[in-house]
Amino acid sequence: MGRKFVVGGNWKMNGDKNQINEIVNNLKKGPLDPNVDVVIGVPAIYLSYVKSIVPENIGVAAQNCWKVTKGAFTGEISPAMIKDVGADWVILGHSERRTIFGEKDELVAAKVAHALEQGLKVIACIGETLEEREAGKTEEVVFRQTKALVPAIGSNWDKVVLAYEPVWAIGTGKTATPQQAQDVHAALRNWLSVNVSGDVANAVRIQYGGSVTGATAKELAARPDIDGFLVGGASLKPEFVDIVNATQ
Ligand SMILES: O=C(CO)COP(=O)(O)O
Repeated sequence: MGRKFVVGGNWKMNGDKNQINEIVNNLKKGPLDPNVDVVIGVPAIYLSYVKSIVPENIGVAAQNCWKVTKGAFTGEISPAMIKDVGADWVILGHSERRTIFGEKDELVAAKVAHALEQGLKVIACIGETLEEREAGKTEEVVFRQTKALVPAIGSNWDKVVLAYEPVWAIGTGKTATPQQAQDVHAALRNWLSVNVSGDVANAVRIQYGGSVTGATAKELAARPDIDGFLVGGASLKPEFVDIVNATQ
């Protein structure tokens, strides 16, 4: 069976109630391809609000969480809380968390393990910087980041979507070419077949993220190992519908 296409919208720290109403109304109008899983990653403070207005067929994700259930961690939210307000997903290891907030592979892995244990589904992000790409280290970096996740994911690969987001393509308008993205996705799948299992390698969905737009989505989506997108800027705009529908 083929992998179901999965498109995430990562709103990052954007949106207020007015804009959220507009975005959700646009998603309701769609029409969205029913053969695609759609997940929107919203600021934590709006998780409940979004859950209250969004149709059931659209998944809702937090953009981060902490690695334990509760306690003295001022400013943090737990997977238990995310579930409690009705959201089912969390985005973890985003490059902005890694670079701006200093999250290392080990912390990302601990968060992934706890989120899965608590019953959330996880979009786990990996990707190299421009410096790393230019030094020929793309595969080394994404394999290292993925390796750290393997013990954290254990037997829960069916609850995980990998998002390959080259840092140089995020928010820069510089989308990876379909071939650049396909090459990394295929290399990741091969790494998974050797280091996890053939079944996991075949089944896991790998999203591409980094300046995806309505104009670039179709060509990327046509590549065999690109199973969806994680979209930043364009997920706030009407063209997000075109990105969801890129395989039509
Ligand atoms: O970081 C991203 C999604 O998580 C990509 O952001 P942009 O689509 O704005 O480049």
